[in-house]
Amino acid sequence: MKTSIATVSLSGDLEEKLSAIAAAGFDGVEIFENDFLTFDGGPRDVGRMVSDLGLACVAFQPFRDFEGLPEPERARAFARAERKFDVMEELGTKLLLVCSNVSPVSLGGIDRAAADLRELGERAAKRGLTIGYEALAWGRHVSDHRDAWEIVRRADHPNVGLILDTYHTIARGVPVESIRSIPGDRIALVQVADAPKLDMDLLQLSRHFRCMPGQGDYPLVDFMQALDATGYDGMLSLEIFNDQFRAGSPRQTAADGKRGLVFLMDQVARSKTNPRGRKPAMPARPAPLGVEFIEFAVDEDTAAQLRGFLGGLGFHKAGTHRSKAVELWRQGAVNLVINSDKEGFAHSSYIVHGPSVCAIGLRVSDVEGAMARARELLVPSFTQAVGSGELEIPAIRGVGGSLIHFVEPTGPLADIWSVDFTLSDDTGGAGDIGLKRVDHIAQSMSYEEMLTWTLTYTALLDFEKEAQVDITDPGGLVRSQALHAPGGAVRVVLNSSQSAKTQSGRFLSEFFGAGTQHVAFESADIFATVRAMKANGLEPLPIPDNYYDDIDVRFGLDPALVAELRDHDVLYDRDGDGEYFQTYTRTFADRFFFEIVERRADGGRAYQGFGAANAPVRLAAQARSAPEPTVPRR
Ligand SMILES: O=C(O)c1ccc(O)c(O)c1
Ligand SMILES: [Mg+2]
Repeated sequence: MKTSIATVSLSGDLEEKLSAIAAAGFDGVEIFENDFLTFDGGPRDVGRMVSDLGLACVAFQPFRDFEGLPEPERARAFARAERKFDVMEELGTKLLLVCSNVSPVSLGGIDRAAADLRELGERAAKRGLTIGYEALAWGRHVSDHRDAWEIVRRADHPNVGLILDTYHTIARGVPVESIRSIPGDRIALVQVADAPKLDMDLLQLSRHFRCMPGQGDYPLVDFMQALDATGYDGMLSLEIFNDQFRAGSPRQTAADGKRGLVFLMDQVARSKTNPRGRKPAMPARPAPLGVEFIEFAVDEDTAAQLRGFLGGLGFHKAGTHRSKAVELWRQGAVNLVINSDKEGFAHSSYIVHGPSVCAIGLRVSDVEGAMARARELLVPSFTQAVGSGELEIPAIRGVGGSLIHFVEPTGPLADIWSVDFTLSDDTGGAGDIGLKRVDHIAQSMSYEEMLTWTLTYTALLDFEKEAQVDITDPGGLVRSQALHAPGGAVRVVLNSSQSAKTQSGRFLSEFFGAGTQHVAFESADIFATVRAMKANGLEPLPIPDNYYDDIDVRFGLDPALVAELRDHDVLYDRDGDGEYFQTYTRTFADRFFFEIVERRADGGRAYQGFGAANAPVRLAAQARSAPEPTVPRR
C-alpha cells in the first residue's frame, strides 16, 4: 500500500509540513494550492523540496468551479486550468484534482459536464497530465460519486479519471457498495478521511472535523473492501481538514495519519471479505488481560507520605527491589510500585512532573505482538539498562511520556515480581479493606492529544471505543473518551478540556503535561471498604446532600440505600446491565487520587459505564476540597 497526505492536513509552513510527512514515512504528498501560493519560492523549488525528501508529488489541488459553466465563465475556467497546468509541470505532478462545481451560475447536465472534462482531459494530455474529478458532498449539481463516475465514464478520455474521497461518500450516506462496479484503472486517486458522527452541515463537518482513520466513526473498512474489489492499486491519500490539526504539531499529526492508515489496512487484511487477499503486516491486536501494576515516581519525602496514604487504603508492603529504592505494595490483585530511586526513568519523571504515575504495567495476551505492532504503528518503544539478573520488561511510550510495560500470563514475563524483588508478606499497614483489582485508569491530556491516544490504544491493542461524553467541571467542559478491553479486563478513560481552569486543564498546566490522574480500584462491598478506610483515618471525598435528595427521586431508590450512600459518601448510577457505586479519596500531593467502585449485575454482565452523570458532582466536590493531609491520622 502506498500512502500520501494532503498538505492541508498539517500545521506549519510548507517546509515543516513536508518534512513531517517524510518523517512519518509517507510515499507522497498532495500539494494544496494555498500552501503553494503562500510559499516564498517558485513551483520548481517546491518540486525539488518534495523530491529531495524522497516524496512523490501525487496531486495539485483543488481546482474549483470548473464543469458546466456558461460563457464567458467557461472560457475563463479553461484559461485558469492552463495556468494550473503550467504550475504542475514545474512542480512535477501529473494529477490535477477537479472538485465538483459549487457555483450558482453552473448549469448542471451530465453530458455538458462530461464534454467539459473531456476537453480539459484533451488539453491535459497535450502536456502529459491527467485530471481527476471528485464529487464534493455539497456540490451544486454533482454531490455523489456515482454521478461523478457517470460523468467521467461519458467523458471517455484516458486523461480523465475519478477521484473518490471517503468523506464525501460516507457523509452523504452514499452506499459504499456502489464503488464495486467502478473499474479500478479509472480511479485516479483515493482520498481517505474519517469523521465523527455529528448531525451537522456537511461542509462545516468536512472543513473542521475530519480526522485520521480510526479516530472517527466512519465505516472505512467497508469502504476499503469495496475499493479493493475494483482492483485500484494507487495511493491512499489522507485529506484531513481539522481545526485542531491545523494548530497542532505537524509531526504528531502526520504520525497519527500514518498510524491510522496502517491500522485501517490491517483491519481490511483481517476481515472475512478481503477481495485482494491482503496479508496482515503485523500480528493481530493482543488482548489486554488486566492491569499488572501501577508505578509511582516519588522522592524520599513523598514516598513516606504515599506509604501512609496507601496504608490507609489497605495496601501493605509486599516486596523490596533487589537493587533500587523501589517497593512493591499489594492488596488483592493490585500491585503498586513506589519508586524513589535516584536514577533511571522514574526519577526523571519525578523531576519533570513531581509525584506522579510514571508507568503502568498491562498484562496482554502477546507481548511480542504488542511490541511488533508498536513498531509498525510508529509508537516509540522504551528501554533502559537493568541490573544483572533483572528482567527487562518491554515498554512503549504512553501518555505524557509515561511508560506502558507489557507482561503476559506465561513465559519469562509471567512472574516479574519474584525476579526483581525480595518478597516478604509483611502486612505492615492496617490491613486489607477489600480492594480486589484495578477497575480503570483515567488519564488527562490536552485536547489535541486525545485523538492521538484514542487511536494509539485502539490500533495497538484490542480496545474498543465508547461514545464520547462531555462532563461539566466548575472550570469548563471536560470531554471524556472511554476505552475498554473485552469483558472490561482493562478500562481506560481519557479526559481533556480546552479550559485551563478545569481539573483536567489544571493537571496539565501545573504538572507539566499529560498523565494518569486517577486509578479506580474495585471492591466487592464498597460500604465495608469505606468503613475500613475511615477506620484507617482516611475520609472519602465529601458529597453534598443535594446529590442524595436528587438520586432518591431519579432512581426511586429504597430510602435505606439512600441513607447508606449518604453516610458513606458513595455515588450511585444504573444502566441496563446493573448498578454502579463509586467513592473517591481526596487528591494526593494535589496530583492524583483514587476511586473505589463496585459494579453490580442485574442478571448477566455488570454495569459497564463510569458514572459519567456523577462526574460533575465529584469534580465540584474536588474543587471545594483541600488535598489529602499527606499522612492520614491514625
Ligand atoms: O472542502 C473543500 O473545498 C475540498 C476541496 C478538495 C477536496 O478534495 C475536498 O474533499 C474538499
Ligand atoms: Mg477530497
